[in-house]
Parts: sequence; C-alpha cells; structure tokens
Amino acid sequence: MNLADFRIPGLPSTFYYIPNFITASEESSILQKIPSQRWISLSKRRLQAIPSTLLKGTTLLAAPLPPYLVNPVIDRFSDLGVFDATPHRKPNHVLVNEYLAGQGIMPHEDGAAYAPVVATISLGGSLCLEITAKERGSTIEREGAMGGESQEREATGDEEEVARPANWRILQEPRSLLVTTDAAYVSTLHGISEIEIDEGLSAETVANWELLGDESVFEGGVNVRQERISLTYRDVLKVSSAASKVFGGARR
Ligand SMILES: O=C(O)CCC(=O)C(=O)O
Ligand SMILES: [Fe+2]
Repeated sequence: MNLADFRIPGLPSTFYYIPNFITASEESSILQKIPSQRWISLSKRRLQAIPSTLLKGTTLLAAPLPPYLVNPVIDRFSDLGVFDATPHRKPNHVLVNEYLAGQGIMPHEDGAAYAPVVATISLGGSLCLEITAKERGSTIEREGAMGGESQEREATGDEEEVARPANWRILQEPRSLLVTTDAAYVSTLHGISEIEIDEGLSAETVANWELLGDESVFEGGVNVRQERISLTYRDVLKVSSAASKVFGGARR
C-alpha cells in the first residue's frame, strides 16, 4: 500500500484518505476499550486527551499510549510512512473526540505544538469534515489540544474566519484514515458543521468521492449522522519526562 495512491485530488497539498484502514472487528474492539470515565465534556462534544492534556498547551508529559490505541494501527502508520518525517517518527498523543448527531467543531487549525501531520481514524458514523483555505497572515490558535480550557477560545473564535463558507468537504466513513500533512496542515482550517444530516453529497461536492470505501451508501446524496468517535494521532514536538522535571527542578 502506498500513501500517494490515496491523495485527495483538488485539495491543497496534502490530504490522504484511506477507506477501511481498520476492520469492523478492530473498530468495535477499540470502541469497547475507550474508557467511559475519562471524557471531558465540552458544550458541543466530548473529548479525551491521551495520555494526558498538554502542559501549557504545548508540552507532553512522557507516557506510553495505551495498547488499544497502539495495536494494530501504529504499525500500519509505519508501513505507510505516515509519521516518517516527524521528530519522533510515530505519534505520541491522541485526542479522542465524540460527536453525537448535530454536534461538531468550529473551524480551526491544530497549531504549532504538533509536527504537521494528523492521522484521524473514524469510528461509528460518517460525517463531512469541512476544509477552508486560510486567509494569508491569519492565525487561529489550536482549539482541541488544550481540552476544556480551550472551549472559551472556541466560543470567541475569529468571527470573520468562521463565517467564511468551506471550500471543500471530505466525507469520513467509519474505519477510514484521513492524513492531513505538509502545507495543508498550516494553510487550511478544518471543522465539522453542527447538523444532523449531511446533504448534497456527490462526486462534485465531496473531494474524496472516488476514494470512498462504499459510495453506494450515499447514493441519495444524504448522510444521516450517527454517533461518531474520531481518534486523532499526533506527534507532540516538546516532550518532558517526569524524571527530567524532578531532577531538573531539584538542581536549580
Ligand atoms: O474529529 C475530527 O475528525 C476532527 C477533530 C479535530 O479537528 C481535532 O481534534 O483537532
Ligand atoms: Fe483539529
């Protein structure tokens, strides 16, 4: 399997969409293992930061990812070379987002705490991710990384930016992998509309239509939202080990 074969055409470089990246039984096994007591509730969705929320929004306290987030996907990322260009060459942080029908996430960018590669696995329902080309020079801070604290920022996000219509839609099916990298990571915003039905779905309006696993599901042009969980894998640039914190602190 070659990542280049899965490049989404017509979008800023580079997005890749791989349908059926995991099997249905792998999907249900992961869903069962997501801990039910770790959710942070935001007004529009719930999330978990694993292994933990970044310190100051930028620094990961080193800890391994739990096995259910490692197997089988990390080896598959390696086979595809998804994180080959990032400093740790594999992800060290996962944001788990849950969206019920009608829930979404404001347009945002993921920001400079991470290497510019996000690998998103979708579980449960399908929905459209909306991509907007960023205006030159504009900056919108990362929304998801800081968990609960960032909710305020989400609410007060730059109105001009969020009011602009999306340029492209990527339809994410359950069990698919979406990779956002290179210029696309820094030159576009992504968001999910708070709607219960995605409408007008077709080869003309969905950028990854030709790459879908089963486009016949969407033949009527509609997707009725079901509960969806996304696993967004990232490589946090700054990692601090607990030991270096303790000893570094004691020496000063
Ligand atoms: O759920 C998704 O696919 C997107 C989530 C997201 O953008 C984020 O957590 O930063
Ligand atoms: Fe994001």
